[in-house]
Amino acid sequence: MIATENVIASANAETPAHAPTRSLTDMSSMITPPVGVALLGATGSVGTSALRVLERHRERFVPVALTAHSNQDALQEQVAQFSPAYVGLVAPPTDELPEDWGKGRSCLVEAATRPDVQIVINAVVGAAGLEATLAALTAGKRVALANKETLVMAGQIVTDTARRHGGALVPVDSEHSAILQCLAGREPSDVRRLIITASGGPFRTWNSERIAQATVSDALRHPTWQMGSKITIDSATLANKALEVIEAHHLFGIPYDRIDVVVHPQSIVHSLVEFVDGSVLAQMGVPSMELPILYALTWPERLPDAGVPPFDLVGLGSLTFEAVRHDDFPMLALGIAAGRQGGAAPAVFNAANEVAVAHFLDGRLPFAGIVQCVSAAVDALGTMPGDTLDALLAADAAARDYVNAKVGS
Ligand SMILES: NC(=O)C1=CN([C@@H]2O[C@H](COP(=O)(O)OP(=O)(O)OC[C@H]3O[C@@H](n4cnc5c(N)ncnc54)[C@H](OP(=O)(O)O)[C@@H]3O)[C@@H](O)[C@H]2O)C=CC1
Ligand SMILES: CC(=O)[C@@H](O)[C@H](O)COP(=O)(O)O
Ligand SMILES: [Mn+2]
Repeated sequence: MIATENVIASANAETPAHAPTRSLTDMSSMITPPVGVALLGATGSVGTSALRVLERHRERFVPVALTAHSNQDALQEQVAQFSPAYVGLVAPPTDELPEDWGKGRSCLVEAATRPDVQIVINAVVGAAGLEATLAALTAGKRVALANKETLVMAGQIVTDTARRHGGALVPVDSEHSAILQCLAGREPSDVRRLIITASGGPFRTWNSERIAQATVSDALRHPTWQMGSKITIDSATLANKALEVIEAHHLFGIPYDRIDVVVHPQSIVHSLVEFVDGSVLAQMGVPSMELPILYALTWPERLPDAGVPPFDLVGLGSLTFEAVRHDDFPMLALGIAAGRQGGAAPAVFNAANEVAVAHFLDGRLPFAGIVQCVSAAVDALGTMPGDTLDALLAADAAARDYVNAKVGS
């Protein structure tokens, strides 16, 4: 089972996983403008990019719900600009919260399941986004998913939920948006493999001794993308690419042995699909998240948009490709192995990585300590049960405790 099947919601609960599912056109035709959008993680990197897209297409999309974690000032500014019907802050920094704002973890689900919301953009970072993804899909919404951790942690449960309840899962992650665009209209039997591109991160040309000494500011210097700190560190370790291979496996139903990663330092080719006849389609564009965000909102249609700089191949000069240096970036193989192992292993990989990255950012762990912690956690806990949501949440919690204990906090 390959291609776009898991991206599309099935029409009813009886539809088997491998059967043709409701078409994208059917899904989009159910969504007539103006479309109510809930934006979870509105104050982050993807969140603010999404608001720029929504602002440019005000006649078509209305941000009816905005949430953030604790950045009350930034959220307040967004509220003043967009006047959403619902505002939620997970962890208010003070008691001086406007009375009508939602607060606590439940505000993500409240925002995502409102009757006036048709599309939920999940731009929360980390496993904290999972509950709202599941709630939105259960309520039959389209989820424009940036929060890849959702699929790494519980990919089978998330895609089953989309299929069972008629919700739709559309990737925002640039590589997966590229694959979706390359696959469009192709039969699953036409596809040989997916090729996911990686920038290589800030340490692409560093040797292993130098990488081991990398500072936080070194690791936050991403060569091509402006992103939140967690994903920027994931790009430096290549954990991000492991998360993306697992994400692609679940979104497109492609076996791991038919998903490859290639380093492409310019981040212009966002990913490729090789077909059975040897022909390869690539999707290209300037490195701006506004492109995949808009596509996830309009899919399978395209809207005219002039929001990003023009694409100038001659100006770009050359596009280059390299093999991954697996010995110097062991996180990629570790994460893919956890994905292949299945069960709780990917959830353990994800949670251990989240906690290890937070310790690195806080100066409590050296850069090389991130992969050491994650590897030890997967060895210790990867065989925990992972067949239910409760089991996966238990594995996630155990991995967090394990890494915290190891780092000594
Ligand atoms: N940035 C990018 O270009 C890309 C990001 N992604 C993925 O998108 C997601 C978001 O990334 P990015 O925008 O960079 O991250 P940021 O750190 O910039 O933003 C995260 C957002 O989520 C909120 N948030 C943080 N923790 C919680 C929590 N526990 N509960 C609820 N909300 C929370 C933050 O609120 P507050 O501001 O109040 O802390 C903020 O609005 C990640 O999964 C990332 O992997 C995927 C592709 C590209
Ligand atoms: C923009 C986006 O989708 C990120 O996931 C990006 O791909 C990160 O860059 P790396 O290729 O360095 O991980
Ligand atoms: Mn990506």
